Amino acid sequence: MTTKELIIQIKKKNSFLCIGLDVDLNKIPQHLLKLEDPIFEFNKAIIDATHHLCVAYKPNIAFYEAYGIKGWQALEKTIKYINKNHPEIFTIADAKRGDIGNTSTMYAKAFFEDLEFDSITIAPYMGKDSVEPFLAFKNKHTILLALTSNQGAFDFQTKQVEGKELYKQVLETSKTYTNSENLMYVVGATKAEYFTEIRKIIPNSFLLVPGVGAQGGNLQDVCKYGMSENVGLLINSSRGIIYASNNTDFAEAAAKNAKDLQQEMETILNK
Ligand SMILES: O=C(O)c1cc(=O)[nH]c(=O)n1[C@@H]1O[C@H](COP(=O)(O)O)[C@@H](O)[C@H]1O
Repeated sequence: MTTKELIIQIKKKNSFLCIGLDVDLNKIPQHLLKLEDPIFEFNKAIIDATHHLCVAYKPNIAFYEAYGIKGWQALEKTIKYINKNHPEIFTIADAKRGDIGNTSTMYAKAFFEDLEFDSITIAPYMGKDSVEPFLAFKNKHTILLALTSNQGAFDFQTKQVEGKELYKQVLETSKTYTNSENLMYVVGATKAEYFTEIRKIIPNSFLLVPGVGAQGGNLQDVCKYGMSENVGLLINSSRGIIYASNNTDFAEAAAKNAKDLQQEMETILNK
């Protein structure tokens, strides 16, 4: 999917919501555990109930890898289900990969070609030759970790390197990479006060913003400081939406929480 197509969807749906499909078998409704593929059935119900309210889905790969081959099969079924039934939805493989060049190429093939995700999250720590193999794929997006939502972000990301915080070095250096137009960045919703500075370096790039809901980030603050001319934000909520209820009404409850966020977004967009 192109960035232009993503922007069209945001305007059409009045939403820049990304729903995180972080499926934990200990948290999903117990009646699903009797089914052959509880992870996929849970995702399918959530997708059926929420696809009109969001523009992106983000399965975090750890939640699938944790269940071995069955988890990977559920991931494959989930992405195929989205691509077949809702091809207008932007998909993010939250895999946080990145390695020496030839290994990165294989990661890129796994997520862009085999699974057909639109994008993948990547750690920038190994630098240019670990990121560029992902950028080489046309109409696919590489979402680089810039300033993450967790407390550990302060261990390295905000430390000064040659007179500048490391996350700013990541933003600036990555702009020089070949095919850098395929870059997006992760900035945590819990770091709203940093968005003004970030927008000075990357005024138009899309930002994936996790951390609203369960981690306490504030949607209004993120939008106030982080929104660009073309919106430029994908706000993710995982647990705050998909675990709204662990009863038989779980999909409706998820849709209600997704709608609350979507309506807040609609108000902001129409201001
Ligand atoms: O790359 C991410 O999506 C990510 C980056 C970050 O800085 N913080 C962060 O929470 N995430 C992911 O975003 C999701 C947040 O989930 P909730 O806190 O349940 O909404 C999880 O899948 C995290 O792994």
